[in-house]
Amino acid sequence: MRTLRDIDQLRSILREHRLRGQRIALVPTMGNLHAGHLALIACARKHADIVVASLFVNPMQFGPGEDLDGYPRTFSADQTQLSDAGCDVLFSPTVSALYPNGLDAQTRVHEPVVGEGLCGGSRPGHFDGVSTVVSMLFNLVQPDIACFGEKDYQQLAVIRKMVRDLHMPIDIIGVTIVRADDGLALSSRNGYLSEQERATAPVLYRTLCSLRDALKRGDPIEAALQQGTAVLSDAGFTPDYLELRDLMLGPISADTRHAMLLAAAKLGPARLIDNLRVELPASAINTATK
Ligand SMILES: Nc1ncnc2c1ncn2[C@@H]1O[C@H](COP(=O)(O)OP(=O)(O)OP(=O)(O)O)[C@@H](O)[C@H]1O
Ligand SMILES: CC(C)(CO)[C@@H](O)C(=O)[O-]
Ligand code: BAL
Repeated sequence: MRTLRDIDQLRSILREHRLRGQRIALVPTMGNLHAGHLALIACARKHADIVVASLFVNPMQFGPGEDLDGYPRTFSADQTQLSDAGCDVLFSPTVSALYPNGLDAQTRVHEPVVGEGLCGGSRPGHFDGVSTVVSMLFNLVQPDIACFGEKDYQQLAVIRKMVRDLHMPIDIIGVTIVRADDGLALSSRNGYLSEQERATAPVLYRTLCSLRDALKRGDPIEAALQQGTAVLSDAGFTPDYLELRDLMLGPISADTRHAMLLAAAKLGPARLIDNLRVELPASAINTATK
């Protein structure tokens, strides 16, 4: 595996692969890799000849007071894991290489619909930061495909929309959430949890599962969501949102059959997110707007 920090070097190496007709896949990450990231690499390997992973803790997507400085940085271990997983190129630029004029002078990409509400509501500017850096990475790597995790479901939806809106010729592939044995979605931020908080954390997924079952049975939606929020609070979380949306993250309507439950909640120092697909029964017609 080649590890590159330099943009020109990245471009020249990838140009050669492209000239040979090889398909290129990109897996963008912020490092501190776990089995969730490795599932993205495996997916990329399946779909392309050359797998490029980027590792960049993007300051533009962190709000004031968020964990930019404390975000776990484990470069050597990440490098080993990527190499073992069959990644061909690791691109890890510096902040000044990607933002030579600083963040304030940087042109930004703003997707105005899908990124509203949910994490976009609680983290203002977050998805502009994500869309901007992902656009840059797409321009630098010019991949045929790019893989993103469904754990960050809204991020995946924003990127799909951005690629469509800007006519970027890239297939975006969503990868199923990788979970620990107790159901907790793997996430770098799980490392912030104390032993006791880690024992509580799977309540988030279990709550989504109970809600899914209740909604499938036709329980009234608003009451079920309120009950789920109460369960999270009682377990020690500070819920940020717990919502039911359609698969494109629009509001559900009487016709919605396939929906997503999406949640974010703070537990101690960590803000955890998770989501689960729900199939709504026809009887939800009467309860969708209650
Ligand atoms: N458990 C998981 N299953 C599948 N994909 C995942 C999982 N965790 C992260 N990813 C995906 O890996 C990519 C890089 O994410 P990132 O480096 O931010 O990791 P993370 O563990 O999500 O970190 P954070 O704690 O910051 O959310 C994203 O596309 C993300 O959706
Ligand atoms: C896509 C991404 C690498 C952009 O910085 C980041 O938001 C992430 O790790 O999910
Ligand atoms: N995995 C999403 C990156 C972030 O929370 O900033």
